[in-house]
Amino acid sequence: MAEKVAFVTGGAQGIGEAISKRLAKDGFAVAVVDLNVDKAGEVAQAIKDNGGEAIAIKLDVSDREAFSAAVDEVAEKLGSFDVIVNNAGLGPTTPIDTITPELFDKVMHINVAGTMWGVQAATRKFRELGKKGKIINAASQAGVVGNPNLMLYSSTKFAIRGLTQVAARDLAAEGITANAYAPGIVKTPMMLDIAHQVGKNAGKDDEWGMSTFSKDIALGRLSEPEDVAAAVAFLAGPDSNYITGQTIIVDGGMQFH
Ligand SMILES: NC(=O)C1=CN([C@@H]2O[C@H](COP(=O)(O)OP(=O)(O)OC[C@H]3O[C@@H](n4cnc5c(N)ncnc54)[C@H](O)[C@@H]3O)[C@@H](O)[C@H]2O)C=CC1
Ligand SMILES: CC(=O)C(C)=O
Repeated sequence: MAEKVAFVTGGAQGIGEAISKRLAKDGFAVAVVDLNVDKAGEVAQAIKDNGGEAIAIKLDVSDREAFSAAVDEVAEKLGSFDVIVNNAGLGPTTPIDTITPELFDKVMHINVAGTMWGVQAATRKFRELGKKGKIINAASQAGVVGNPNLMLYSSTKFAIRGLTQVAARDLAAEGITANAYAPGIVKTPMMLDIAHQVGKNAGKDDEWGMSTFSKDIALGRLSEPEDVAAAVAFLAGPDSNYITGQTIIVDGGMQFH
């Protein structure tokens, strides 16, 4: 059995898939956790085919009780619990007048509550096992600077940076760290959908929609999911032991702080 276990939500595709595969390569046994358990199973199988250890778990991160049970199941099946990556999220395109109470509740529940339940469940498990665990949450460049057309999404990502800072303060005395990663514009199904919606709303095509986000990337290219996974691997590993409460921006130089 691998010595360390990582629990990655939204692990079935996009950034979460790249994180799952990277952490497995770095020696973690990985729980690939997603609503879409079939796709999560394919990612887990690909990890195993490469000599790694992985299981797939079905979870809706907005369900607090189910989240807690999933953490117990993973610790039981993989024999430890060391790192949680709260990566799952929704990214709806929402010009101001399109936000309804129902959409607000849905996105807040998945992005913000789904991250908070992950922090709670992981903290409980770290305490039970006496672990100096690592909590790693998905923010976004859109959670550092408000992005046009993304009022609801940006709000959830600002909230995630805030709750990460509080977790870092609350858990530091126990040696548990909490950090966030803020990807820029990453080639995943979420970002392709946002580019499509923004283009469509402006009467333009997907490429135009993407260009509204990508024009300020200093490094001159969109991000691959693996660029983000590399930063998460650093946060999951021992080289980041003295870092807590931070948001690491992985955006190819869209913003400078
Ligand atoms: N793609 C991008 O450019 C950026 C993405 N991010 C963030 O990175 C994270 C991953 O994004 P992508 O890979 O692009 O997204 P994606 O939409 O391609 O994949 C998200 C995954 O999360 C799963 N998921 C959605 N709701 C869930 C729920 N309630 N419970 C469990 N799993 C659920 C989906 O099934 C899917 O497998 C998200 O938090 C996103 O907000 C942040 C900045 C930029
Ligand atoms: C989807 C996202 O997080 C963006 C555009 O930053």
